[in-house]
Formats: sequence, C-alpha cells, structure tokens
Amino acid sequence: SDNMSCICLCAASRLIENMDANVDPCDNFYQYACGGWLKKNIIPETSSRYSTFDILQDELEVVLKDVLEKSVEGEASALTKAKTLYRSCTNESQIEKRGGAPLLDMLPNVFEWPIATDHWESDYGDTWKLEDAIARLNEKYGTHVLVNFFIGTDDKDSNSHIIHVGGRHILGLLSRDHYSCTGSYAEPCRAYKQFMIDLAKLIRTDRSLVVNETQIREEVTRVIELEKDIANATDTPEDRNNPVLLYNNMELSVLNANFSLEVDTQVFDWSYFTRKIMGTVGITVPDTELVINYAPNYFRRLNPVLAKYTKRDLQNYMVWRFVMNMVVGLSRQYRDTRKPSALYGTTSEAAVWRQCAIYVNNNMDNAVGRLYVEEAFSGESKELMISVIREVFISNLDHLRWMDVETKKAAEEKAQAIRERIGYSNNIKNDTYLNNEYRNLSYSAEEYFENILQNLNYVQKKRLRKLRVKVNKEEWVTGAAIVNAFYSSSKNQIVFPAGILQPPFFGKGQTKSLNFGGIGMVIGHEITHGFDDNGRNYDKDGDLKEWWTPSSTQNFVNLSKCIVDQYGSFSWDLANGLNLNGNNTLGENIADNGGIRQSYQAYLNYVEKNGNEPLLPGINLNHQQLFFLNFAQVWCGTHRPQQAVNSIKVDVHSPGKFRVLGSLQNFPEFAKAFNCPKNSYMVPDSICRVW
Ligand SMILES: CCC[C@H](CC1(C(=O)N[C@H](Cc2ncc(-c3ccccc3)o2)C(=O)O)CCCC1)C(=O)O
Ligand SMILES: [Zn+2]
Repeated sequence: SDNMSCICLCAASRLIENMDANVDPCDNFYQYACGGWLKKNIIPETSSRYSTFDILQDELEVVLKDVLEKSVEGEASALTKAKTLYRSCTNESQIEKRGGAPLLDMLPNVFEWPIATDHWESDYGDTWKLEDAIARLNEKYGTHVLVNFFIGTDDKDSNSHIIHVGGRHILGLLSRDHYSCTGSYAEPCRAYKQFMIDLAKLIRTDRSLVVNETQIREEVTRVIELEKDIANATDTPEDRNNPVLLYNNMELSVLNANFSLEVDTQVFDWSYFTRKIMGTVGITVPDTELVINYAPNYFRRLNPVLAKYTKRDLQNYMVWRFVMNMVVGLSRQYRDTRKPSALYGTTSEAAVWRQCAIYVNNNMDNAVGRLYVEEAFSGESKELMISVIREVFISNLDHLRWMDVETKKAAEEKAQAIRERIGYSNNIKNDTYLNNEYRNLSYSAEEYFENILQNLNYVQKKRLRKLRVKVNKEEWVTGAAIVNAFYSSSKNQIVFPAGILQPPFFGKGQTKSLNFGGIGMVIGHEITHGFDDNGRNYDKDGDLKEWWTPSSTQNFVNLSKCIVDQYGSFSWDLANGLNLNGNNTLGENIADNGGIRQSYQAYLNYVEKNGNEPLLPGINLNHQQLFFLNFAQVWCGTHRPQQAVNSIKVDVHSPGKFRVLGSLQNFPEFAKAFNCPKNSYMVPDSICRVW
C-alpha cells in the first residue's frame, strides 16, 4: 500500500540524510553513518546533549503537552490529578506572585537553614541533633544527605525488602571529581558556590534580614569545604561496581558498635535515627534488625570529617542540598540563582510546558503513561522479536569455549527465565487500579510548590512502607512514556516501554533489517545485562547467588579485561580528550557487544527462513549493511563540553560514537558486510568478545 512505500521511502530518506557517504565506512563507521546528522543537528541552547533519543523524547513530550492540556469529561480521577499537577506547574503568574514564600514557610520543618536566618543557635542549635536533621529530610522529603538511608530489595532475597545505609546520591556537584575545582571543574565549582551565595542572600533579603556578603561568603566557603571532604570520603565508582563486595549485612546494633559517628562530642545513635524515620510509617525496628551497609569505608572515613565542623556547618550543608533542588518550584528570581550555563553549558532553560510535562511524567508515570499510549501508541509490537533474540543468546552459549558446561546450563536457565515487558502494563488501562494508585494525592492548581512537597513526601512514605512488604515482581520498573529500555537484575526482567517502540528502533513498515538493527540490538543489550559484570552475580530468580564455576569466572574476567582496555583507550575530543573509564562502562559495553551480535544473528536467521527482503529505494546498500547503518544511527548525537565532562565521569554508558565504533570493531560480520580490509580502523588486529 502507498503508506508502506512511504514508510520505506521515509526510512530510506532518513538513512540517507543522516549519513555521510563520502566517508569510508571502514575508516570511521560512526562518521559514515552520522556525518549528515551531525551537520544538520545543532544542539539547542536548552540542551546539554542532543541525540536520536533526545529528539524522540522531545517529540514525546510534545504529545504529553497535548494530552495534559486537554480536559476530558468523566475521565478517571487519576488523569484529572495529573492535569491539575501540570496546570499548577505551568501557572506562571501564580508562581511569580508567590515569590519564595512557600519555601521560606517550610524551612522550620527541617530545622532551618542557619545561613539564611538569625538566632539559629538559640532557636534550633541548642536542641539540634544530627539524627533528627538527617531523618527529617529523609522521611519527609526523600532527601538523602550524609547518610543515605533507604528501603530496597534484599540482593540475597529478591522477594524481600531490607534497610540499606550507604553513601551515594549525597553530593551537590555532579561527580566526586568535580570537587578538585581545577581544570574543567573550576568553572562549575565557582558557579555552584555562587548559586549558594545568591540563594542565601535572596532568602535573607526576603526575610528582611541584614545581608552581610562577607559573612555569607565565609560560611558558604566552609560548606563547600565540608562537601569536598565528604566527596573524598565517598567510595569511587570502581569501589562500587561489585554487588558481592557491597553486600555487608549486619544487625542495627552493630552499626552503633562498629560505625560510630560523632558530632560535637555527641555520638550518632543509629537505632534512634532508624526509629525516627521508620516511626513515621508506624514500623518498629528492633536492634536485632538486619540492615545492609553499602558503604562501610565511607562511614569510617566520615568520622574525622565530622570532627572538623560545627553543627551549624552540617545543618548549612544539609539544608542546602535540599533547597538547591527546590528553587525550581519558585519565582523567576529564585530560579535565576542557579547557574545552568556553567554546570551544563545550556544558555537557556527548556520551555516551562516541557519542564512541567517531564515533572508530571516523572511523578505520575502510570497516569501519564495511560494518556500517552492512548494518544500515540498503536500497540502493534507484541511480536517484538524477543523470543528469536533470546534463542540466539542461548544457542551462542554452545560455541563459547571459555565457559564450562555446568555454568552454561545455569546461564541458559537464567536466559529462559528472563521476564519480558513490552509497551505498557495493562494495569494503567484499569481506572480503578489507576485511581487507587493516586488515591491519597490531591493537588491544587495554585500551589505548585506544595504539590512538589506532597509528592516528595508521598513517594518517600510509599518507599519506607515497603520494609515489611514482599517485592511485587509483576510491577513494572518504569512508566510507558519514555524513550528508553531497561533490565532489572533483582526481577530478571527486560522492559521496552511504549516510548521506544517507534522508528528508527521499530516500525511495522520498516524492513526487518532496520528493526533488528534498531530495537533488536536494544533487546539483545537488555538480555545481555543479565550476564554483564554486574548482572552475572544474580541468578535466574534475581538473587545474589554464585552460579559460576571459578574457572568460568576467571575466563569471564580475563575476556572482560580486553573490553576494559579497548574502551579505556578511546579518548573523547568533546571531553577535552579525556579517556573513557573502561571499568565504569564495562557493563554497558558488554551489553552493546552482545546485543549487536545477537540481533545480527537473529536477522540472518530471519532471512534464512523467510528469504531476502526487497531493497530500499534510492539507497544502494544491501540489508546486512542497512542493519549496521540503522544500528549506528540510533547513536547519532553530540554533547556540550560541560556535559561531556560530566557524563564521562558519571554515565555508565560510553558516548554514542564509541558505542558504535567499539562494538563494530569487535564484530567481524560488520567488516564482512562492508568488505573492510584487514588494516582499516574498523578492523583492529585483535578483537574482544565475551558473549
Ligand atoms: C537506565 C539505562 C537504560 C539503558 C537503555 C539503553 C540506553 O543506552 N539508553 C540510554 C541512551 C540514551 N541516550 C539518550 C537517552 C535519553 C534521552 C532523553 C530521554 C530518555 C533517554 O537515552 C542511556 O541510558 O544512556 C540501552 C540500549 C538503548 C537503550 C540501558 O539499558 O543501559
Ligand atoms: Zn545498558
């Protein structure tokens, strides 16, 4: 039918526009595939990264704007609540009118921000306890400072929840490395400090308090010093990538005995602290309660740090970590204290409607997911090729010489046990289910800031209540309105939300070569996550349990080292020539390499069974070549320098360019498809392979 030919023509024209046929595919396949895209797509001033994903996500957000602005008679109450929340966020005149008042009114709830008030010592300091302050920010607003206390799945019993204490998510700047404040970190550091100064001055002004710039600058300097010391006490990403070594469970009483923290000669009481938090959801926690201590070294290193600072310094730091994320809900004057250009390189912030669509989607993902799939998802992807790619993964096991039979058997069982989730959960189509999920929430179109606080509290209380509840493995780990895909190791579950089930990943009208190069590779990527350096530690039921023989483990580690070295040797021009961190990106690189092999083999099997597909009009490439071209174009994208420096430090994914170059250099079928000679860049002398 003609819409078929349009889809083929549209696909062909997209592929041709994005590529640069003047580049030799064997010299640099990324430039060959994306050269046209890079010429045509300039990063918008509002973005720090711009990629195929970001473009699709931006388009998805336009759909969200439409459905969130439309009022529908008699709709489910959950949907009305999402629209009210969206309305309160876009209600700019009301937000302007309220200035900073909503924040100033609630600071007493977190024992105030000393730098922005007077008489803090007499009003709060004398009775202040570190446990109370951390607990309040945690249980009321889900803010983690100093001690990251949270309820999560028990790695060794994936059907149960357990208390975790750790050190992650507690830094204001983007990564531990930023605190050196040298080189490319100097500017973000300076901006971050100025942000705190400007916000403190603004609050004091709004409270008609004296603004003594010198005094404020002095206090802010101490807060930054404290944060720097905390950053140096935290574990590095390398220290955190082995879940077996992270799993230190102990009785609550042992935390008091072995991990004592002291502030102003007061000893931190872990039991009191835990009860302060869990008491708010009516859960009693005995001293014999088992908890997982995710960061023993961090807590040991934290003690000497605390000894250097006063309770005022600590309170300044902790409330700062909260208020810095709350200015988004206040007037323009408050929002302008942030310095996005220095931190992300963006020179203007996204449109209000877009920020609001993202906020509502992140906080009500099932209600927004329902609106999205009803509007934009045709749901035709049930036969999403998962089974054929899973079969390829399993059949590939037979050819792996580095894995013994016993471990192969367990790997096959785990691959067979992977649960798949496509599109969206049927629950979101059920009004009763959806209304029930949001029954305790009610929003005001005039009080955006309070809506945010309500959401923070609601989400945190829901998480804390899970401690005595079994894990619901049927639950989806993501909403539907997102252009992404996921693997959950504790659920051994792969998820392909509705948002990613669209071209260039997948389209009923796209040829199979494009679908296998797009969503097929993503499917293989998610499956392989169950067998990467992290996922491989979990068994088919999602429990942290050894199912490898020592010799297979040793071989896996040796083969992974090849990948670590290969990606670690890539230097990224956009990040001032910094090299990738081959260790932090190992899991993603293993998943990419596995995904491309499995989906390509699945495509060859498809052709074997169903014959060659008709070629695409206007593009003189065969389908093996089109497979690789569409795979590569998924990763067309670029970053601003600040974001490149940020992501090379914190993103476990390699930049798109190296996801393409690295995985294709390791795959001889690519070289064959493009007849690449031995000594070309895309055909290195030695290649890496795990799965
Ligand atoms: C939690 C990890 C999920 C991830 C999923 C895949 C992935 O790499 N997703 C992205 C790639 C990406 N670039 C931009 C964006 C993006 C931009 C705007 C909005 C949303 C997303 O998403 C990523 O996380 O970097 C694996 C293969 C393709 C999906 C994984 O399994 O490692
Ligand atoms: Zn991944």
